[in-house]
Amino acid sequence: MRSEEYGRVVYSGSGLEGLGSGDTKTTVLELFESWWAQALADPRVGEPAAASLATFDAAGGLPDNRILLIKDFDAGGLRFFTNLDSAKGRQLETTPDAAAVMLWHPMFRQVRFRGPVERTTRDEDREYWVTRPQASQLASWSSSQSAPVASREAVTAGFAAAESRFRDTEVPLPEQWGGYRLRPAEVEFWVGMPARLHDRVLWRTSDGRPRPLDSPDGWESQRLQP
Ligand SMILES: Cc1cc2nc3c(=O)[nH]c(=O)nc-3n(C[C@H](O)[C@H](O)[C@H](O)COP(=O)(O)O)c2cc1C
Repeated sequence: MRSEEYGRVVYSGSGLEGLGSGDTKTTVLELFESWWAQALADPRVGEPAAASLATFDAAGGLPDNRILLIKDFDAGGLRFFTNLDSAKGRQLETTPDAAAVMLWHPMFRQVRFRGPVERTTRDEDREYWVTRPQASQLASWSSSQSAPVASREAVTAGFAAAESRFRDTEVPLPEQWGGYRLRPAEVEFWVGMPARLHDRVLWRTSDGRPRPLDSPDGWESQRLQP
C-alpha cells in the first residue's frame, strides 16, 4: 500500500507567528517550555515526552537512532535516562554528540536539537531512580540493554530472578543505569502549514557551542525556507 492511499493530511499549525528572522525577544527555553506545556496538555498527543535520539556509531561507521523519553529539561538542556552500557551508551562514550527530534503531530509541530551530550551526576541519577515504579527498576536490573538474549523466556526469567533478589529490600541504583543531558547548540522549531509551506525558525549559538537555553545573548535566530 502506498502511503498516499491514507489520504493527504492538511497541516495548519501555529506557534511561530511574529518571530521574524533575528528576533531574539523570545528565548529558546521560553518557546520550548510553552510548546512542551501545550503538548502535555493536549490529549491528542499520545506520548508528548517521546523523542528520537540520533547518535553516531563510530565502530559500525553509521548513524543510529531510537525513540526514548525526555525526562525533563531546563536551561542546561534535555535529560534522558537509559542503560549506560546499551548501544547508545557506548556510542555516546565514543562520540558524545547527538541530535534529537520531538514530534507533536496532532499539533503539526516538530522541534529538533543538536549538541554535545554529557553524563548526569550520580546524585541526579539516584534522585530519579527512587521515583521510578519498582517494576521498571527491576526491569533495569535484569536487562543488559542491547545485548543479545537467547529467548523471551530468558528475559522474563531474568526479571523473576531480580524480583526474588529484591523481594524485601529497596531496589538499588544499578551501576549501569543513569542519565545524559543533551546540551543544544542548535534548536529548530517547525510548524506544519497548508500547501506544505511550513514555517521554520532555527536558533543557533554564535560560536557553535552550547549555551544556556534561557540566555537572551549568544543565540541567533533565522527563519528557514520550508
Ligand atoms: C515510546 C518509547 C519510549 C522509550 N523510552 C526509553 C527510555 O526512556 N530509555 C531507554 O533507554 N529506552 C527507551 N525506549 C527504548 C529505545 O527505543 C531502545 O529500544 C533502547 O533504548 C535500546 O536502544 P539502543 O540499543 O540504541 O541503546 C523507548 C522506546 C519507545 C518506543
